[in-house]
Formats: sequence, C-alpha cells, structure tokens
Amino acid sequence: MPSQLTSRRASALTGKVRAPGDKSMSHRSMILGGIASGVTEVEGLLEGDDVLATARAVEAFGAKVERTGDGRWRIEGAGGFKTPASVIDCGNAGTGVRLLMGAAAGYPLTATFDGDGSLRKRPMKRVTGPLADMGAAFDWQAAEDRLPVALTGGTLKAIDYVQTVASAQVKSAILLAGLNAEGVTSVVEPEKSRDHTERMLRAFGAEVGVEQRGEGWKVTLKGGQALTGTFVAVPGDPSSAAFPLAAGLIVPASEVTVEGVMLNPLRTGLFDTWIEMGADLTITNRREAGGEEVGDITARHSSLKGVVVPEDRAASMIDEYPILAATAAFADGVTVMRGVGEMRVKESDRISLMVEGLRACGIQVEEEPEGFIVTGAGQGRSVRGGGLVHTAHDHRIAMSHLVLGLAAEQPVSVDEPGMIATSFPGFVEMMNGLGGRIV
Ligand SMILES: O=C(O)C1=C[C@@H](OP(=O)(O)O)[C@@H](O)[C@H](O)C1
Ligand SMILES: C=C(OP(=O)(O)O)C(=O)O
Repeated sequence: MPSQLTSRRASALTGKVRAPGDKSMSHRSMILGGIASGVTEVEGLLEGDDVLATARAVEAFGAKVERTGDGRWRIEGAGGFKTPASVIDCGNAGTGVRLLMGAAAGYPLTATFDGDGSLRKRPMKRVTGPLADMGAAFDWQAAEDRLPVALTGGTLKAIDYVQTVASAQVKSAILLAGLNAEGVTSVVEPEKSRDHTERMLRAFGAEVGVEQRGEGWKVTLKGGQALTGTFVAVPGDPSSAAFPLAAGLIVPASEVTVEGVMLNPLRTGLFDTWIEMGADLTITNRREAGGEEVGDITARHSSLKGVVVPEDRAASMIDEYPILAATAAFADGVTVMRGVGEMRVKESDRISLMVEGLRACGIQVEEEPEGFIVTGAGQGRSVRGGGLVHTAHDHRIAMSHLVLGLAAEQPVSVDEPGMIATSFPGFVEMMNGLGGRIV
C-alpha cells in the first residue's frame, strides 16, 4: 500500500460486488470457536487485519486455528483458554481486545493484552471495570484505563450490569465472562446494540435470555454453560457495503449492487437514514444465511436531502456516521448527527477528524461535543474536494474521504491508507472494479 491514496472524480460506478465478511461476526466466530469444545468451521470469514489478530490470539490461548480455503477457517477449541506464552497483540481492534478480555477472564490464567498506537489510546475500563466486579484482576502496565494491561482470570461471580451507553463490546465481554461465572449474569442496555454475541452463543449451544426492560433491554445468561463447536456462515458486512453503496448514491449515473449484505436491524440504521434522505436504495433477494437475514442492495445516483438523524438510531449505525457525513456533503440542506459522543473513542476521534477532513474538502461542518452538522452543497452544485486528509490510522476516515473524492471536483488524498486492511482489505480493487479512480 502506498503512503497516500488519492481518489479522482469518476464518470459512473456500475456493477455488482460482494461485501466482505462481517467483522463483528468474524471476531466472535474465532473467539467462541476457541473457547468451545470440538471443531468450529467458519465460512466467509473477513480476512482483515483485525480478525487475523484475533485468530492469532485465540491460537495463543490454546486453540488450533487453521485456514482451509478462501474465507474458510477451522478452529479446534480447547474447551477454554490457557495462559498464553506471549503478549496478546490485538493490533487495531477494539472488538478483538474487549471480547477476548471477557472470554479470558473466567479461566485460571494470566495474559497481557496490547495493541497498536490507536488501540493504546482507547478506554478499556468500560470492560475491565465490570470484569473486575466479577472477580478478575487487572494490572495497568503503562497508564490506568489504557493498554497494555495484564489480566488474571479465575473463578467469577455473576453481576447485574446497567449500561448508560449501548455498547455491544461491553455487553459481549460481560456475557462471555458470564459463561464461567457463578449465577446469572445480566446486562441492561438503554437501546439494543448489535446482538451477534447473543445469537452466536445460542448457535454454540448456550441459552441466552432477552427481555424488554422499561425503555431498554435486558440480556441474561446463566453461568456454567459449555459451548460446542459448530458451523458459522458469516454474511457480508453492512458497514463495509456502505462504501460502494455511498459511491453509487453520489457519483452521477451510477448503479451499484452489493450482494449478500447482512440486514440485522441492529446494523442497518444507515440504510434507513439514506432512504429518509431520498436515496434510491432497493433491497432484493432477501433470504436467510448464517442465522441472519441477508439481501442484495442496489444504490443508484440520487438527489439527497439533509435530515436530522434520530439519536436513538446511533447504536445501529455507530461506525457509519463518517460515510453518512460524506454523502450528506452532496445533499440539499443540513444533516444533523447528534448523540454520537462514542465516535470520539473509536480508532480516532471520528467527530473531529470528519470535521477536519470535510472542511479540508470545502464542506461546511459544525462540530458539537457529541455530534456534528454537515451543510450539503445541494443539487447542481459541486463539492470542491482537494484536501489531503489526516486519518490518524482510522480505516473508516480514510474510506469515507476516498468515496467523497470520487464525486468531488478536485482529487482527495488520504494518509496512512494501509489501515483500510483492518476491515476491508479489497477496498481499492473493489471500488476501481466498479469504475472508481483510486490510486
Ligand atoms: O461489538 C462489535 O462488534 C462492535 C461494536 C461497536 O463498538 P461499541 O460496542 O464500542 O459501540 C462498533 O463500533 C465496533 O466496530 C464493533
Ligand atoms: C470501531 C470499529 O472497530 P473496533 O472498535 O473493533 O476497533 C470500527 O470498525 O469502526
């Protein structure tokens, strides 16, 4: 990968592509396969750097992990995790490290978790706090709340945990620890976050309860349940599909179809928002695959209008606000994105980097503590582009601006494009195969 990538105005993007495997489900298939007894076969695994780091971690914890074909992996679970021989390096992956800490906490082991420069800046107490309440011990190696951290796991007791912000990573870490805790573990969320852990735990033979609790939701899991290896078919990642679909919406005369996209309603907030903006987005061939609804999504060039995104939709599209903001730059009127303070603790401070990057491309953006507002250029008016965008090692900041550049007047460049491989290794080839101009 070169040290910069530049995208140039394209005439039209057309064609059919297949979304890469879902990142959330890929991490979970490795982790559950690793702690289960017996063999887990995975098909459609995302072979991105984040998931490969999780695969190496699961191996270090004692499972046998083998790549048997394109996206096909075989995991021979050890029926639990053992003390690894070296530091568990989770690379850039928040999902990887937080779920692995939860999974490891209930076994008698010690392990040190670390990650790259971006992951070392992200808060970990949101997970280590409840895990410590369950009985695990954490020793911060450099600074409190930050990696690297040493975990000592062992006998845990169940907790009832109430989240103030809906986070699937926190919920998942607590549930995975709850597998080896005495009693019934519960997690209450103010809004439902993605439920892949709950669904996959059931596929591995565990019982998980879900009930509405006032405004929110309560997930319960009884400790002492064993997992049995199974077959996991990973559907296409809606968060990745968003990029070619966005290009289809903003590049004149385009028609792009992404096949096999997971349509779990806890992941499709972006598509609902685009439809409210007037996007010509159609879903066909709805079917079931791997325990999830999937479909083929077609995006045609559209006249978009600005909208106010409902704040309670945030959990279902938290990783999609950067690409939503890029498409909002072409809409008529303002798009208001609020209640998204969590964006500031992802691979980068995504609010501040999107504001900086869009401004560098001539777009009017207002920053708020927990949100941002994009004023679109409007129909018949062009977006200038022309910026060199600083991505701070963030794949979604890079991809969002490269898509924007395909429809802007002047080329848009991004630094550190190598990070795109964390979630979407074939991004540049896919976009150029559709008619994009990214080099
Ligand atoms: O559980 C998961 O797979 C994920 C949950 C989300 O994070 P939070 O739980 O921190 O919201 C999301 O941003 C991340 O990309 C993947
Ligand atoms: C936030 C993301 O991932 P993670 O938290 O796993 O690093 C993402 O992929 O946008």
